[in-house]
Amino acid sequence: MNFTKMQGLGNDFIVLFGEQALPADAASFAVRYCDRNFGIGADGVVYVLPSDRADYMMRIINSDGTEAEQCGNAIRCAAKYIYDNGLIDASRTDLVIETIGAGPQPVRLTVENGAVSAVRVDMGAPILNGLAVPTTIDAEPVTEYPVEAAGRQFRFTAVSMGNPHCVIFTDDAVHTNLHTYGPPLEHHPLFPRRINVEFATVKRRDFAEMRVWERGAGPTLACGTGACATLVAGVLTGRMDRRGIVSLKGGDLLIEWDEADNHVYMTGPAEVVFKGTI
Ligand SMILES: N[C@@H](CCC[C@H](N)C(=O)O)C(=O)O
Repeated sequence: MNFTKMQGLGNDFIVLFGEQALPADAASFAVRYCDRNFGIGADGVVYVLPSDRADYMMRIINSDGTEAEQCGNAIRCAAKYIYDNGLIDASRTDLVIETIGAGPQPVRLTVENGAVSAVRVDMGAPILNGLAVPTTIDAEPVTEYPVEAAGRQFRFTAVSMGNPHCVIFTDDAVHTNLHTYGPPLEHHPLFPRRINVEFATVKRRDFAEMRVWERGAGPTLACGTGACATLVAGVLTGRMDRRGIVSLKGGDLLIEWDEADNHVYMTGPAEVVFKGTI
């Protein structure tokens, strides 16, 4: 089976194409091959599959074997994979990729000298209803809600971008001990389907630093949906403007929350790391 190892800001994936590549036990496959010592090494496995509602469908299995509804960095990688492998006409720079959690999502490629240099994704409207995120909180939106983890009190804003996020604003996000606070928050009873956890520090109204503990993958270098959730939470809590950079350990994403259509737009890179056969 041929695979392509790809990354978006260091959030890395094993990308596989076609229904024949989807194993009966996709969970075990992800656990085995995402392992960084005994496998290929990745934060998740991405399947690019046929769709009857879009050009292609993308499914993402986290490195712990659980399936996520959506993945911002993976959808950019899937778009580049589709373009690079001639799976759409070479003249096209607009395509639509379906995800389980957010439905069909329009994607625009920037192509320079025949190579994809940036990918802009319409990530859809954020879900702000607490029960729909899901959390156990019957409110909309859920902002600055208290939660305790590892003996420390935090306040979070809940946002779903198809997958669930809790965004915590702190003074020093880049030095947060993710291994201490990430697991108890990911598994907190407030979050019935577990949750992705973002710690963010707003430096300016158009710039925030963010570090992430991902549901099913632990600390990753970047999270596209988490960056979208961070900007949305920044706007909801009066900290940020609707257009800004979310700076992650692996690099920067431009995030825009359009007032007119209520959609969140994410722009960033996608790269091939290497190709192989297993
Ligand atoms: N890294 C991703 C999100 C991947 C899925 C996530 N771990 C979840 O379980 O929801 C991104 O770039 O959005």
